Amino acid sequence: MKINGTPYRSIWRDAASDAVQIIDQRWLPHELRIVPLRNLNDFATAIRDMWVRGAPLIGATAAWGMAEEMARDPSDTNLNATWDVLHDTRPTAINLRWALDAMRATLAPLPPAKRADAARAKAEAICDEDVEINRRIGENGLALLRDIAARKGGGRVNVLTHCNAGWLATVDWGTATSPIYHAVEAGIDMHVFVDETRPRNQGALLTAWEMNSHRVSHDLIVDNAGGHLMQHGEVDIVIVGTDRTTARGDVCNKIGTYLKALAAKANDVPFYVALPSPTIDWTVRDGLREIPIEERSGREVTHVQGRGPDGRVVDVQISPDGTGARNPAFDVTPAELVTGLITERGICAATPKGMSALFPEYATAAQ
Ligand SMILES: CSC[C@@H](O)[C@@H](O)C(=O)COP(=O)(O)O
Repeated sequence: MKINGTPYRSIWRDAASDAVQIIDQRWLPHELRIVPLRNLNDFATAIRDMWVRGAPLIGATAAWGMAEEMARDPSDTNLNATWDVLHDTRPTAINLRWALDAMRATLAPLPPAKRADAARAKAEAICDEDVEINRRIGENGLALLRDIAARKGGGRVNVLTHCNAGWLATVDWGTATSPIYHAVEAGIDMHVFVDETRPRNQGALLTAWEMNSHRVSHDLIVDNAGGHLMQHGEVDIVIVGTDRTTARGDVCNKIGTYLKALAAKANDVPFYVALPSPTIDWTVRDGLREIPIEERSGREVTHVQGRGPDGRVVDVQISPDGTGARNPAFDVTPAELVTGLITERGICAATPKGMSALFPEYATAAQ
C-alpha cells in the first residue's frame, strides 16, 4: 500500500543496502522509521519485541531471517539452530512455524552450497504469495460488503475491526482490511470503527494510521464501545484477523476479540474472520485447550505509549506503583460465534464441513 503516494511493502530485501528492510512499527503513527535487519539476533529481536507483528508478517520475517542466515552459514546445524531461535520468538501465530517449515523443506534437501540463493528465492516467494493471497481475500470479502451496501440501498457500510489485521500485519493488503480497501476502490461508501486494542493499542496506532493514509472514513473507539454500537445498529459487520485458526474453526486472535464476537452474536451482527490459509493449524481442533496463548509483560498494561508535548514518543505510567498486571495477548473465539471465514479460496462456514469443502486436501484433518 502507499505511504505519501509511494508504494511500500512491510518487509523487503534492498539490493542497495544488501539487507532486509522493515518498517519498525514501534514508532508508528508518530514516526516512520525504516530499519535494516542484518543478523539472526536482529530478526529474532524484531519479532519478539514487535518491531514487526501480525501473523503473516511474523512468518515472512522469519523466512527472511532464515534466508540471511543461510548466506552466512548454510550448514545443516545452522539450518536447524536458526529454525529453533526464530521459532522461539512468539508462540501463538502459526504462520511462524508454517514459514520456517516451508523454508526448511526447501533447503534441507539441497547441498549447503546451493542454500543461500534458494533461501532468498523462497523467502521472496513466501512474501509474494502472501500479497496475492491477501489480494484474493479482499476480492472475496468485497462480495460481502457489496451485499450489505445493496441491502442498505447504497448506504454507508459500517465495519468494526479489532487490533491491526491491516497491510502492516502482512506483507501487503492486510487480511481484515483487504476487503475494506477493495470496497473503497469499488466506490462503496465505507466506514470503519477501529478498536483501540489495549494494551498495545495496535488499532489506535496502526489501523488508524492505515485508514488515515488511505483516506478511509473511520472512528477510533475504546475497546468497550463496540457492544454499545452494535446494540444501536451502528455496526453492519465485524471483520477481524487471526493468529491461528483450528481445523474445526476456532479462532485465536488479539485479546478482546472474543468479547466482540459475543456482542456480535447477541446483536445479530455478522462476525467474519479474514485469514490466509497458512494461518490454519490443521493439527489442532480445540482452540481453547490446544493453542498456546502468549503472556506478555505486565508493563504493557501499566504503561501506555504516546507522543508527548515535545513531539517525542514516550511511555506513561497509568497505574499506581506496586500494582501488578496480567497480560494475556490473545484469546480464542469458539467456532460457534464465527459467521464465516474469508479465505483466498472463498468464504466458508467455520465448521469442519465448510473448511474441508474449501480445502479438500485437509478434509481428513478437518473431520
Ligand atoms: C493479519 S494479522 C492477524 C493477527 O495477527 C492480528 O489480528 C493480531 O492479533 C496481531 O497481534 P500482534 O500481537 O500485534 O502480533
